[in-house]
Amino acid sequence: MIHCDGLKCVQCQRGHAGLGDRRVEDERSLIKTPSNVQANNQEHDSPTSTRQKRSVQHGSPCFVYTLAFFSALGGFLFGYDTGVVSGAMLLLKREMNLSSLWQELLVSITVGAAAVSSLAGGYLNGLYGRRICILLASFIFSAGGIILSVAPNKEVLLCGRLTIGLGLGIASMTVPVYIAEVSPSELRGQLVTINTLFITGGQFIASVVDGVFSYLPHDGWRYMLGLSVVPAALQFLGFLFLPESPRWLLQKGDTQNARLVLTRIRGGVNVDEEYESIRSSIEEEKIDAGEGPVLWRILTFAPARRALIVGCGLQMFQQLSGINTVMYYSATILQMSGVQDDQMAIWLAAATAFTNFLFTLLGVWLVDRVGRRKLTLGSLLGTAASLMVLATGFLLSAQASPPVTFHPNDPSLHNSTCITYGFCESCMLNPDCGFCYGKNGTVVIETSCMPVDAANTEAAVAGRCSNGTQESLGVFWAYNYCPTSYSWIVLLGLILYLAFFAPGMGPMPWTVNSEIYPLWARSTGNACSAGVNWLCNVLVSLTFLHVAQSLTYYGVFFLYSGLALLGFVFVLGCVPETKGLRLEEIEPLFGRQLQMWCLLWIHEIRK
Ligand SMILES: O[C@H]1[C@H](O)[C@@H](O)[C@H](O)[C@@H](O)[C@H]1O
Repeated sequence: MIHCDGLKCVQCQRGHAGLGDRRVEDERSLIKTPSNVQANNQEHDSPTSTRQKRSVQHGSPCFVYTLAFFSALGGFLFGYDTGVVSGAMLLLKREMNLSSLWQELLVSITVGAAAVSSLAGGYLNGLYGRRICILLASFIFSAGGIILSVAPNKEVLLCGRLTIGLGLGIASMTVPVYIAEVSPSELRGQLVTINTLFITGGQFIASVVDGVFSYLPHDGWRYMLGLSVVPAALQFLGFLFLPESPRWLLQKGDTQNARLVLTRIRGGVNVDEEYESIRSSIEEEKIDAGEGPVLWRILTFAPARRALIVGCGLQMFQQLSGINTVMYYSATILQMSGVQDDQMAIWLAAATAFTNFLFTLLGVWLVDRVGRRKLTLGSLLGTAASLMVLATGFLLSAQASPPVTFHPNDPSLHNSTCITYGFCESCMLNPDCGFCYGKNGTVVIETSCMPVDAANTEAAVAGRCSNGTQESLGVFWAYNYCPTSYSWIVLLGLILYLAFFAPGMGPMPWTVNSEIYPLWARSTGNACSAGVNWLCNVLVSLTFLHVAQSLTYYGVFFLYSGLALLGFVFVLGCVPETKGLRLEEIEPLFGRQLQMWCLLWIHEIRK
């Protein structure tokens, strides 16, 4: 039986010690190789026995899981608020008569605000601590949710989306840091990765909520956007009772509280060794850290600078390998593969989000078993290969793209560029046009490229498709895709992509970033790398359609594939393994030139 008395969880402790031992046995990590790290570890004990002892001492306090759960609600809100907007927009654009500029504004202002506030979050974290920042973020989320759900017009909506973005930036950089700082080293990877599991969980729940409330055409969006208040309020309430990170407390000189909190979150076991190790590394850091603003000190202190390059690089490659365009365009991709009903496409997009969630769960299971480095490398290779499958599907579809055979004689269309296109491929790449066609069995006939109705992309402005698809009349309207028989390859690429991306490249940039900086640089380092993530997110989503117009869909996905391969080379050369190490033991890994991890890896396989 599991017995928890608020401080201790007896059964968990015993069970976990055994597991920890087994995992340590399995460990063959690169971190043992560099002499400086070895020397560092040898001062106390051999790395393996230190880790063995540590896992026995730490046990697995239930309290740490509670902390991780309440913190990861921040991840849930991250996923929910970025995911819910696409479904809400379908209703909002009709309800508030939104132009495409307003639609783009409402989507991207949140991500833009998150980029700015994640940078500010670094400063606030250092000054007021992780707990206050999480409380602040959940308060902002709640306020944003309320503003959105009662918004009488688009201007207020914009304010609400901006407010949500401010909360997102702070939460996205604080939560992984907080979880990493309270977790015992052998569980850290898993617990921080749970935050990304909550992100993808939030995206999935958002798509389900979108599906459910899409049946309420007038007020559905209010529920979609407003429901985020529930997890935000829950997190706020929870954090009123949860403690500050002991590492931050120690850094601020609050030694008494730091020891108390550490004892509490370690389930009451003796924390002397861990406490001493944090304390002495803070003392050492004071010597390393130098003078001036933190960012300047990071840039001028080689190990911290290298960690920053690794952290920002990982976040950049996460976004450059196209996750958010794949997620955003999943409905289109699914429509290409033959799903023509809009409602059905919404539900299948929910299935895509669920796949992303499911494979992130695999990442949670793998991270402390195979380690961050191998997981990320394998994920990047698989991601690059599946992007090629996706691109090949689009390429074959483009080559088999049906020609335009029917030119309507409507004088009002004579100024439209849509009627100048000769093939479906070029027609669908122009966001102002759609493809109207008939069917004879499975053969596409009587095809035309028509201007789309600006208020409702499900229909053409004029002609046979002005009422959208009407299967009974044998008339079909394709917006953003072409009818093709190669779409199963695209679908296969999509599934493979999620299966490879979600366990590794999805969570690892957040996990690794939460561990690699010395304490004095942790808030600022995470703020910068989260800022890079959000900036690249805006960049990729805003440029996707334009790049697709000049490079075509397959060109774009080949490009992302190339970028994922570049990411592979970067991780190979620059990212060390941090599995099983205490946060204080990670800094020395950056004491050498970055490309050494590649050399060590080659050395390992030669052996
Ligand atoms: O780690 C997350 C996750 O992979 C999400 O699915 C994605 O939308 C985010 O941009 C990313 O940061």
